[in-house]
Amino acid sequence: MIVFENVVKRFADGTVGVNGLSLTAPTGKLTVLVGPSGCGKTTALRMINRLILPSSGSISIGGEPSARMDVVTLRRRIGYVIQNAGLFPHRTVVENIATTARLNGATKSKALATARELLERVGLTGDFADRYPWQLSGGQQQRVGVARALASDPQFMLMDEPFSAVDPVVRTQLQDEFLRLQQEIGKTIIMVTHDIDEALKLGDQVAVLRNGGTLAQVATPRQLLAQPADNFVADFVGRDRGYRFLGFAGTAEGVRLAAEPTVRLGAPVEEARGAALGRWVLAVDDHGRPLGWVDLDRPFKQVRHDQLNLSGTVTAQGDPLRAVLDAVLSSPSGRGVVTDADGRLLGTATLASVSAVLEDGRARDWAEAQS
Ligand SMILES: Nc1ncnc2c1ncn2[C@@H]1O[C@H](COP(=O)(O)OP(=O)(O)OP(=O)(O)O)[C@@H](O)[C@H]1O
Repeated sequence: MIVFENVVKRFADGTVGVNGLSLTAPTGKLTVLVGPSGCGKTTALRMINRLILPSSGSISIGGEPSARMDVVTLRRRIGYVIQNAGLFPHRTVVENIATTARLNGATKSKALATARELLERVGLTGDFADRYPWQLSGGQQQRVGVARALASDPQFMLMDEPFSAVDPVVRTQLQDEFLRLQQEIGKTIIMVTHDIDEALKLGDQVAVLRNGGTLAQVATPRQLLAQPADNFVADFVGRDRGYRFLGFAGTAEGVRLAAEPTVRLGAPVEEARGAALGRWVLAVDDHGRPLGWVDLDRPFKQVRHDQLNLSGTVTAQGDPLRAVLDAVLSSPSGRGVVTDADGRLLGTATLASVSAVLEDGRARDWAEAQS
């Protein structure tokens, strides 16, 4: 657990970076600090490992006041990941990762073995081990940065905009991989981001800071979307918070699916027409995995790959309702394709079936609020 109690940071020039921050980051959970530029997120984070000293108030780590801890010991207990990874340019990938394990007393061979293992865990193959940071893409460097922070097996991790220096596709990939990793390792993490979507996706709890370095609200992502504390939080969470809420309102599993007729590639037009419910029929491969929609209004003799409409997104059973709705909205037939974990068709969802889940949820929330 990391606890801030009434922490203030006033810089030498009088600027107040953080003002009266009280916050608890629970053990094994990921707490995200989010807020507009200059609201004090980085200052708050850097006070934890004493790169910045608080002007007043206290911070405790695992029950111990950090002010009383030896600063070297303190920093060794805390993994630190920063934007652009901050790798040592003259050390190879594996040497970079091994550094933190070495600092914590591991022998050279043990540290290198740990480093190689971590490299795999963050999704990089052994081929990368002997490269230098400049020979890696931004996303790969970020992965190495995460592996390096994990190499000393710290109880706590501080992450400052760890995924912001990469393009949106790589960023999503890194976030997904990191979420999976955190499920396994369960570290106590505080992460800083200015991106509300990232905060809502990764955080077990999200602390929203406002300019002047005060805490506006701390809540779970779901609570933040459903009950923003004030107009500042509501604005910061965004205009499309209703849509974002679908990320937390249930999964595809709760949606009633209809059986969807299918055709295989190579099927003659008569068969496709016979199977179809209307203008569109879904083509699947030999394993029952959806390939795309066939438009019966266009002339053809046999179902071919190059005539399929690929606009519909496909969602898997465990995906959030937001993904199901996207599958419905993007499908030319208006029926969203839902598969099992192996990608085989289970059935299709409609706007009505998604809406029914939301209505049920609303009724439940209302009943809970009354009781
Ligand atoms: N050394 C310093 N001296 C004076 N003011 C500082 C110093 N470091 C930061 N500040 C100010 O403190 C406030 C908080 O800065 P901080 O870097 O913590 O914000 P942030 O929320 O992390 O911003 P960003 O999202 O832009 O990185 C800002 O107004 C900043 O200008």
